[in-house]
Amino acid sequence: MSKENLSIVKIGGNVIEDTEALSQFLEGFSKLKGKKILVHGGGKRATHIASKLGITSNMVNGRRITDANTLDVITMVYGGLVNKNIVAKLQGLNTDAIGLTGADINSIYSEKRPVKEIDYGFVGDVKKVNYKSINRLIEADFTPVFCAITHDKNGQLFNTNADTIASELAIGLSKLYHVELYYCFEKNGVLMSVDDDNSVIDYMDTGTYESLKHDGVFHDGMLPKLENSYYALESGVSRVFIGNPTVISNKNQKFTTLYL
Ligand SMILES: Nc1ncnc2c1ncn2[C@@H]1O[C@H](COP(=O)(O)OP(=O)(O)O)[C@@H](O)[C@H]1O
Ligand SMILES: CC(=O)N[C@@H](CCC(=O)OP(=O)(O)O)C(=O)O
Repeated sequence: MSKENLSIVKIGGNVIEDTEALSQFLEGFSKLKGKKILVHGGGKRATHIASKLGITSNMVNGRRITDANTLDVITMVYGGLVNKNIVAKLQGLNTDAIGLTGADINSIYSEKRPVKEIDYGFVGDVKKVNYKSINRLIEADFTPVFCAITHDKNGQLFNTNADTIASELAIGLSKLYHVELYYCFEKNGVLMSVDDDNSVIDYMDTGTYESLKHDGVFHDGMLPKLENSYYALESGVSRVFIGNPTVISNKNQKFTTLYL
């Protein structure tokens, strides 16, 4: 029997900061047919609020060094401010959203990132996605909205990159569904030249990815996004798309499709 479709959509921090773009995105998301999950970041907002509180943000390889004070900030910002505003907006669009951290219904279990050259503090690497429990919400016609927080089932919350949350959810749920994973951010897709929004790479297989990576075409946050994407494709996710927030509702435009 063929599997039902499930769309998992991740929205990044730059879009969350742009009220107009966020509203447009949420409208498109609420109209998206079929079963779906939203994952949101919010790194920019966390950095802004941390700085107001006199807490300096320190990112290494695209990941936030998360000490105890920073963990408090990200819990308030991701799990509270950003998540609940998105859920409320979706409710206003008649989408029955339920906001979750990875601790809720024990949905995403993680372990502290091992200390090698760098100690990331309270940053968790995902070890298990409880896809059966998440599916109970989906089956009940709720739309889960995940923030970038996981837990160790021992009372400890962890900060986990939102792109990783999206790919791990996609991998877990691909056991039950035909999963399409969308990474939505402020650009039109993966670009040949990061300053030229018209230079979208339409299709990218693993070979092209490796050679462009070698040529230095990808920087900063794009590197973990692509690593997560190919890992998801290798682990059973059907398709990965990277594009601007309208990619979920309008396929007559530029965006990037990744494949193995
Ligand atoms: N080749 C590339 N194409 C598109 N964006 C790129 C590329 N290389 C680097 N980037 C950068 O990656 C960023 C996206 O990563 P990130 O900031 O983590 O996204 P998100 O908003 O989803 O969290 C873009 O804002 C862009 O500046
Ligand atoms: C460990 C780690 O780096 N976590 C990220 C989680 C938020 C995130 O990924 O937000 P964007 O998608 O908006 O970048 C952070 O705190 O910045």
